[in-house]
Amino acid sequence: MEPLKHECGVAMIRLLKPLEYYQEKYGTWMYGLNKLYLLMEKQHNRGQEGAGLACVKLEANPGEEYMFRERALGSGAITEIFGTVQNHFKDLAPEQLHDAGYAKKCLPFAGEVYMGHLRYSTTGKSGISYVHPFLRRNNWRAKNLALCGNFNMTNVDEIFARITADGQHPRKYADTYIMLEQVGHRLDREVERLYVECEKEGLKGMDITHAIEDRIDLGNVLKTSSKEWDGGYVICGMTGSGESFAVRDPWGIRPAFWYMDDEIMVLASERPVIQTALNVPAGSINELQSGQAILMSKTGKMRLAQINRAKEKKACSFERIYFSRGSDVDIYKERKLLGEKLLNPILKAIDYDVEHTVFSFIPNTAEVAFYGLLEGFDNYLNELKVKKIEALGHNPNHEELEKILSWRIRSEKVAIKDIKLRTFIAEGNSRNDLAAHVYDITYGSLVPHVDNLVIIDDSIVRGTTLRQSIIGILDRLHPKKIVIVSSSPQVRYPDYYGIDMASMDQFIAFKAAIDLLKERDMKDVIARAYNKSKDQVGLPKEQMVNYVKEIYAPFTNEEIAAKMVELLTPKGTQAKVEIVYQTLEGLHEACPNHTGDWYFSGDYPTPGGVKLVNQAFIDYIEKVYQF
Ligand SMILES: O=P(O)(O)OC[C@H]1O[C@H](OP(=O)(O)OP(=O)(O)O)[C@H](O)[C@@H]1O
Repeated sequence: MEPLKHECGVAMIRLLKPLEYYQEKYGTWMYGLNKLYLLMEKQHNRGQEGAGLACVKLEANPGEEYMFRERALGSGAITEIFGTVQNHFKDLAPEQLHDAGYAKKCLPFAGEVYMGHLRYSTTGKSGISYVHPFLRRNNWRAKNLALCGNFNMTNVDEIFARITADGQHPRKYADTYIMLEQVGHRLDREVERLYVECEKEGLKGMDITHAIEDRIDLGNVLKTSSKEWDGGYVICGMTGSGESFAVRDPWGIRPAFWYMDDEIMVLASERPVIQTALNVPAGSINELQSGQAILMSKTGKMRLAQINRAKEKKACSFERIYFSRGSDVDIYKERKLLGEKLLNPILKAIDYDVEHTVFSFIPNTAEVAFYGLLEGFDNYLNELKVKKIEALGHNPNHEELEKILSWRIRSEKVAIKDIKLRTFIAEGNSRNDLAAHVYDITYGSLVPHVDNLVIIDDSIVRGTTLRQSIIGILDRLHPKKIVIVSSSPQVRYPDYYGIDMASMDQFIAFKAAIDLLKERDMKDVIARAYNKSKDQVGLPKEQMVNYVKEIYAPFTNEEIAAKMVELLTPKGTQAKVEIVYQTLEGLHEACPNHTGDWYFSGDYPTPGGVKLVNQAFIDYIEKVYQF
């Protein structure tokens, strides 16, 4: 199966008052739609290759549409879907447009329940049919389901095998479809169970429909459908009768935050997005907890339910380092601290010659870590200044003081990113080309052949950014030495929980370790790791071990980093190049509440991750390495 990649963002809205209320208070019944637009635009960082939205209108009469959806592909997808929705309203007379009653009765997308999704599809070939939300339609209103999610399941094969053994026939072999079918199947059963119950009570016709909708318990539906899911997920859904939900994985891998007052319930992947869109403080926003669901009934009653028992929390630290916007109050502090913690290894790399060193960052995400790094160096310099003053042995005169105090850390805007897009997750070949042309430099920002250049990035994954662009272009400034600093540790293992980093053999750290093993006549380490991996195929995934760790085990971080420099430095580069990395301990100290670090440590939070890395390593050996 072509695995689908979901580096995504979600947004949900439940309006708790009639549309007239918003028309009167905010001048538009499109209040919910507009807020959804804001929530999605502000999470643009999470997905630029597709977007979709869905809406449910409460209390529609039979024969009237009540579930609407719009989807589009491409970096302009958000504008496109909202443009298409607005097109429905463009020919209306002003009095119709401002008539909430008319909108509710006659206009599409004039509803109370909304959800939106942003997607990074890694290959254009997956097409519009893979853009969320997904719909499952039915003649029974309560059986209609719209689903979208920020997720990746590691055990689709097992689930597929199980549900087909039960007699189901999914239309596609893809995790999104399977989840839609699983939740949909349980929803059908829930509705059918209630139907029997209502019939027994003597209800008939539409009374049955209404009674079912009043009693439906999505908590039940989620409990039964999600119990075998192994992966990272925040799945959002809504039914044709107006119930809605969002459920988070038991390890708390993927993030979700929610806010509610008497007008609105909002859920999004990132907290500051809600803060800005609704102008509410961080303290009023709640995190959806591990294994928890927020459930909104048809009448707008909210309930939190523990769907799956919370496991050891392994919230994704890469969200903090790179994926989320840095405007969250906690993420901002964490990124700064990541930068600050790199003071000592950087000092070592520049041989303590702060005076002849220019500091900068690779835009955009690394900017915040750069501020932290500068703070660290400012503090370091202050200590030196105090020592210098004390060493004078007398009360310093004005000139002496001025000379000492004028010593500053030299920070410059050296690298410029010409294109706003995040290249990180762009598809293979186009990414190489994009990375090659996306950066530029500021000429004259350092003294040629005299100054060192320290430049921080948030992560080095494949090394494309460095090899294709950064190192070569920085060398044109003729720095004495280029010190690349990574605010995160070495990325050594694939993700599998919703962030598509790359396949194993694309990781520059992995390539470096393999090269070192070959060079040092240690190929037996590779053979042993392969044999052990191969031997455990077929074992229950809970018993599997990540033997890829053995590939890295013989080497220090520094040895691997030095090999990476060799692999990434273009021929003809004149400056000496060094890469300095964050340690795992440094990461944990900076992001203490987000301990999920499998891409750095190889410690996968779920058995499914271990099974997948095992297979990825076997595939690498058999298809790429070939003994
Ligand atoms: O080693 P690589 O495989 O090249 O990947 C790592 C690079 O990708 C990201 O940049 P991106 O352009 O995605 O985003 P940004 O502008 O948000 O930093 C990240 O900040 C690194 O620069």
